[in-house]
Amino acid sequence: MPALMWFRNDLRLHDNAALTWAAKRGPVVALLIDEPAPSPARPLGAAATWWREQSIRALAADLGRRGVPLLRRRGDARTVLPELCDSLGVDAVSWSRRYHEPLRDIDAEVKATLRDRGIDVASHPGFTLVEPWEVTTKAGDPFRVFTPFSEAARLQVRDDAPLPIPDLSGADVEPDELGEAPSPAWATGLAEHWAPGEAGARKRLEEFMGEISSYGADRDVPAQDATSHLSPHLASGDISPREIWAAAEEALDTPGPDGTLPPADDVEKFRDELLWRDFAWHRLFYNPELHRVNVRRQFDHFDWAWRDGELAEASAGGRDPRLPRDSSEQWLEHLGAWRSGTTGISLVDAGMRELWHTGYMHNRVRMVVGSFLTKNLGIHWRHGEEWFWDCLVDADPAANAFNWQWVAGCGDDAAPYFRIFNPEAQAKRFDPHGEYIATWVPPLDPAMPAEPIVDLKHSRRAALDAYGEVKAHKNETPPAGT
Ligand SMILES: Cc1cc2nc3c(=O)[nH]c(=O)nc-3n(C[C@H](O)[C@H](O)[C@H](O)COP(=O)(O)OP(=O)(O)OC[C@H]3O[C@@H](n4cnc5c(N)ncnc54)[C@H](O)[C@@H]3O)c2cc1C
Repeated sequence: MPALMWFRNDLRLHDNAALTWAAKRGPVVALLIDEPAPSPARPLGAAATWWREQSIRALAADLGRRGVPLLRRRGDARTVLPELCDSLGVDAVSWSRRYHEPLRDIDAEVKATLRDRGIDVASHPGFTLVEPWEVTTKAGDPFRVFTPFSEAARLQVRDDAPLPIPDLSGADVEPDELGEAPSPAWATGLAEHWAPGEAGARKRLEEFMGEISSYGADRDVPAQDATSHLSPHLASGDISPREIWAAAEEALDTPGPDGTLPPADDVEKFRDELLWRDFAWHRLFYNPELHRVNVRRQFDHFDWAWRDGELAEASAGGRDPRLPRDSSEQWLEHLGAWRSGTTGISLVDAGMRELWHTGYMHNRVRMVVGSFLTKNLGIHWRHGEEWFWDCLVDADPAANAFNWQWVAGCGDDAAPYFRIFNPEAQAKRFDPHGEYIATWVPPLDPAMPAEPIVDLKHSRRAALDAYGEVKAHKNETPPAGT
């Protein structure tokens, strides 16, 4: 009897425990479901959808070469799966676990329904290094601070070798025609910069491991290509984090192009970043509303400029069009200038243009544009989070929300609110020769305003004054599970 492998955020054949399990059960049918997103989960943003569609085609081709048919269905998994299992006569179903609360509930319901019908169902880890509930404080509570989390998590990352591609045989079922991946006009820059899919991820990993020795020194310099650029591959599951972790271990014993071994500190720094991803998922697991609720509730009293549904109004709910807005409300004009990279502050504009063009922004610059939006412009972090959600190829429900709250000062283990990045000082320090800025902002760009839209000094002062009022609410109750 055929076994059904339900692919979700694990669009790969290597190190996929769910697929390996299904392959042992019999001829495999692969399945994708385009599900409605139950709140508080959201539909993927535009750039991440572009990525996913490409990855799906790469997966379909890899499966097709091994004779495994891929089916694609639309609807609620709670109805789609039992019906499909009936019609195909499936007796085993497998998937990799997901950790956002509404999706977990759906998976639990599907599992119960299928088991009631006598079907063997198995779910597997694979999206994080350690599962969110596996790491706890000595008292058995979740962590709220990164360093102790990472120390505990490191000890729990499994060190057995990542799984190879299993021996696959396909069930005798006609695959669905997927057609060309939709590629909207704005995706040209994305296509120039990225190779979504498992093969692209593995190539990127190999290249990066050859250069890992410059990670520690150069990872904060946006003009250097010193970071892995693996984030969008991780978000769609083109590669498993454990595979990356294991490759880093191997790199410790592999001489680089100059014949020397990479310094252990660089490798461990890189692994720390992978653990930040796990930490964000740990926090989202216990706080499913992370993208809309301030973790530190005292910030509910902060007078950030905010309008519910603004992105939907401004851009028909999606990435197009990204235009500055004429508005009677100044903050909306500022928000438009921020999105379109026309604030007159070079590093901010360069970052926002990199994002628009490539679907990616260097981490250092993400922090700078986030601080500028939430502090200098006084605009709610949720407007920034929404824009990133739509524009980033690596948009991730945990990492995006977690980091926006971190930048805004209201999150777990966050940068203190009063740490306001000065974009000019940051540019001097991390882009001293202006190479990054010059890549994205031409010197006499007619789109640039004659003057920056805000004065950095005055807006900083105003932000600090506003914060003074929030401090009075320090002892408010945090949300459940935190
Ligand atoms: C405001 C803001 C929003 C962000 N939104 C996202 C997002 O939606 N998706 C996303 O993957 N990352 C997000 N990040 C984190 C970080 O910027 C990216 O993970 C990183 O830039 C990806 O580039 P890289 O793969 O070359 O990273 P590397 O430096 O090579 O790091 C390796 C991996 O570690 C993980 N990682 C690194 N930094 C972080 C971090 N701060 N938090 C969580 N994981 C991290 C990523 O998976 C990354 O691929 C955000 C950061 C900020 C400040």
